[in-house]
Amino acid sequence: MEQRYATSPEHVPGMDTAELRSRYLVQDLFRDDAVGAVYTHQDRVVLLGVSPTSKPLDLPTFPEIRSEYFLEHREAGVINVGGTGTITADGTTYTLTKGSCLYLGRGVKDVSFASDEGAEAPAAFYVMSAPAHTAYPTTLVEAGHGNVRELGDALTSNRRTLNQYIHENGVQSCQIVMGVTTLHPGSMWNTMPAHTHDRRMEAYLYFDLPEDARVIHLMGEPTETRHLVVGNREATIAPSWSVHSGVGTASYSFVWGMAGENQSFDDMDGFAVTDMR
Ligand SMILES: O=C[C@H](O)[C@@H](O)CC(=O)C(=O)O
Ligand SMILES: [Zn+2]
Repeated sequence: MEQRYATSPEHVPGMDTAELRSRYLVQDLFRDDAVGAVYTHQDRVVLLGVSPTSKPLDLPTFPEIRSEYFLEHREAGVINVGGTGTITADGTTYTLTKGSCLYLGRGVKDVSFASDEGAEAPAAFYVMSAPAHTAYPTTLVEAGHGNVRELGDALTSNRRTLNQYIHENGVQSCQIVMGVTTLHPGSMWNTMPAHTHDRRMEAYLYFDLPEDARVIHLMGEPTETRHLVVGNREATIAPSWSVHSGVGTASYSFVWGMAGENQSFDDMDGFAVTDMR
């Protein structure tokens, strides 16, 4: 599993494009018939991409987490960003259409992932995992359910629908707060005005972005921003001190996921666009 150690905001001004990308952009999570894995030491979150095409794939454990099985000391939120697929967790099978979410509680031993239609329409399971102190029930949320918030305005190109799946008033977890945001056609901006939350890190996985389109994702302290040029099914890692906001050259969706000190979605420190640099 790739290891990425935590960084401090004062490192950012000295980084060139390649270093920014190697630390904060995750490009190769999804490869056919493989499990891609990155251990970010930002709040000890592990990001996985599981792409079963010709055969089911088991959730492996990794030497870096010194656990008999992956969820021995962890929990995970999973969102399918591909064709319909199934997850079997200790004998129970859950069907995930595109955009659906499965919470896997601490202590679930055997997890396997499969695509309903194989290589024709492969599923692509994005997994965000964090350390967990207790076991909450494994729970499925169908795409479009959970708590739905309508945000932004077509006039400011940021009209979007936000679905909260794992959160304070929804599916319970130890740390993870997770959901999906979808831009309406013609709207391109997410999370503008931008914010930080020093209590939690946040990762975005962009999906349903056309192959020849890109998202210009802003990161860094609000008064010292940098950008990452992000393609389809690539993830960005925002440490607690970093803004995380993007504009696409086409409409897109993204999975957002957080872990850290609290689970309070609205505990954000907002910044006026005019104060950003
Ligand atoms: O802390 C919350 C996260 O940044 C996202 O949920 C924001 C988001 O999806 C959006 O504004 O579109
Ligand atoms: Zn945020």
